[in-house]
Amino acid sequence: MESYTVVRPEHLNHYGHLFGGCLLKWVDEIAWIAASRDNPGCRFVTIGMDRVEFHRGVELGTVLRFEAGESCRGRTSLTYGVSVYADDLETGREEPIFSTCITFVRLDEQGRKIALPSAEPTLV
Ligand SMILES: CCCCCCCCCCCCCCCC(=O)SCCNC(=O)CCNC(=O)[C@H](O)C(C)(C)COP(=O)(O)OP(=O)(O)OC[C@H]1O[C@@H](n2cnc3c(N)ncnc32)[C@H](O)[C@@H]1OP(=O)(O)O
Repeated sequence: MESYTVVRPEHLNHYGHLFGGCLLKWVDEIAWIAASRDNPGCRFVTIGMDRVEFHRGVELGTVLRFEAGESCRGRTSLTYGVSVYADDLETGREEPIFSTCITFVRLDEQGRKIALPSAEPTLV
C-alpha cells in the first residue's frame, strides 16, 4: 500500500525538523491500515516495531511517500515492512529516509490473540 503526507508546522520538533514521534505514528498507522485492508474483518494491535534509526532530518513542506507491505506471517501475528521516502517536487527525485518492520497480532472481540485466517505460517 502506498500513502503520502506533507510535513506541516505542527509536525516539527523545537529544532525545526520533523519530530520522530510523528513519523513513528504515521508508520504504525499506515502499516495497520495496510494489514487491516489485506485481512478484512481482522482486528489488529501493534506488538512490536523493529530497530528505529533517524539518519536524516526532514524539512518543513517535505512530501513523504510511505510504502507498506506484508513481509512475514505467523500463527497469530503478521509483520509489515514500511519504507518512507522524501519526494523532491522540484526534481521529481526521492530519497529514502526511514524504514522499519512492524508486527501486529490479531485479537478477538474479547481482546485475546487468535489465529490468522490463512492456514500456514510463512517466513521471508
Ligand atoms: C485496533 C482497533 C482500532 C480501531 C479503529 C481506529 C483506528 C485508528 C488508527 C489506527 C492507528 C494504528 C493502530 C495500531 C494499533 C495500536 O497501536 S494498538 C496499541 C498498542 N498495542 C497494544 O496495546 C497491544 C498490547 N499487547 C497485548 O495485549 C498482548 O501482547 C497481545 C497482543 C494480546 C499478545 O499477547 P502475548 O501473550 O504478549 O503474545 P505472544 O504469544 O507472546 O505473541 C503473539 C505473537 O506475537 C509475536 N511477537 C511477540 N512479541 C513480538 C515482538 N516483540 N516482535 C514481533 N513479534 C512478536 C509472537 O511471535 C507471536 O506470533 P505468532 O507465532 O503467534 O504468529
